[in-house]
Amino acid sequence: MHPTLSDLGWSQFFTDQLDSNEIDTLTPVRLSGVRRRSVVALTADLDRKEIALTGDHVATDMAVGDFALTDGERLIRVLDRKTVISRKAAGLAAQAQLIAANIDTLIITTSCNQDFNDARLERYLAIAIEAETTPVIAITKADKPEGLTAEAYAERAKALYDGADVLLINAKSPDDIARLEGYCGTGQTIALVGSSGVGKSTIARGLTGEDIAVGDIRDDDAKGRHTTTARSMHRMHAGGWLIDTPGMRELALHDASEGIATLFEDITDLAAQCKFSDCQHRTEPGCAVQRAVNAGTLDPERLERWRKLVDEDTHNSETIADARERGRKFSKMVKSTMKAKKARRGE
Ligand SMILES: Nc1nc2c(ncn2[C@@H]2O[C@H](COP(=O)(O)OP(=O)(O)OP(=O)(O)O)[C@@H](O)[C@H]2O)c(=O)[nH]1
Ligand SMILES: [Zn+2]
Repeated sequence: MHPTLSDLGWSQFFTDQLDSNEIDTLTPVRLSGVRRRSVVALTADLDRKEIALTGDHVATDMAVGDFALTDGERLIRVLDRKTVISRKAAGLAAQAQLIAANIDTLIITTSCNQDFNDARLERYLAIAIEAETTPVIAITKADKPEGLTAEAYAERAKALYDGADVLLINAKSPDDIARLEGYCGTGQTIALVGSSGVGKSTIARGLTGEDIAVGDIRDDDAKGRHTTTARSMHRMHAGGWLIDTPGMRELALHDASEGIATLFEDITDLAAQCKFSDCQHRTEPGCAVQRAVNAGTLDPERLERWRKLVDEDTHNSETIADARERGRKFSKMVKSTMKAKKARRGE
């Protein structure tokens, strides 16, 4: 069958953004790589084509997975995203860095061993919810659980968030990989996150038939930002796409306050009932959160994990806001210095 746009993950959501002129004259593509001055675009024929960035287009505004329109030579515009995952960029000029766009399902991967960690899973869940992707928790090494039974790990994962499917798998078993394929069909885009060694590459190999070695595609530019080369989108046997970029593996939490509020809806609701609106939920009178802890209906460890996540998010988000403010002040200072110079020269 001849490939069509839906093979790329295109849907009505994107068609709705085009006017009739654009439909007649431009071609939709999907970005499979973002370099400093060009992008690699996947066409509906599943060819990869490099397109130079011109005019106002800058690589930092684009992400792997984006849909864009081209006139064959140039990139005309990037379409609105269904979902986007971003992170705080490394370095002094903290800015949100786009990691990947239009991911439908984020497969949060952990194992039936000491890698399993409630706080880490909650961090990824908050990121997924914030990005508006659907989280799925895949717990690998179900064939050789350590410490607890595989089912006990699954129960712990289910208790974290009822909006996430939980799957126990042996990543090396084709039958178990097949159970993930429901998320991987034509029109679907997924990504895998999780610590080193949990089986992401093994799952990716099972879903695509390819060996995906992210280490090889790292391509840092002089400022320490990474750009990704062409091969960041991989076609899966089931028809969908797997996005894998270096940034995906180093996700940090930022600006995920809504994701955190949704994930910890019980605490968010309780906090709204506290006597003081700025209640820190420690020793204040009339604290509904502490009341729930004392009544045994809120796990104090869960409350502690929530605090840490909120702190991490606040810290990272502030760093970005501070950097923006510094940038603004600096350009204001430059402008007023220039003005003063001109005035002195009598211009
Ligand atoms: N028995 C068993 N072994 C597994 C399973 N999943 C992964 N492994 C093994 O665990 C090791 C690490 O798996 P990888 O797929 O390389 O892990 P990764 O998450 O890609 O690790 P990084 O590339 O470091 O991010 C490999 O030897 C796999 O064969 C599983 O479900 N069962
Ligand atoms: Zn309180």
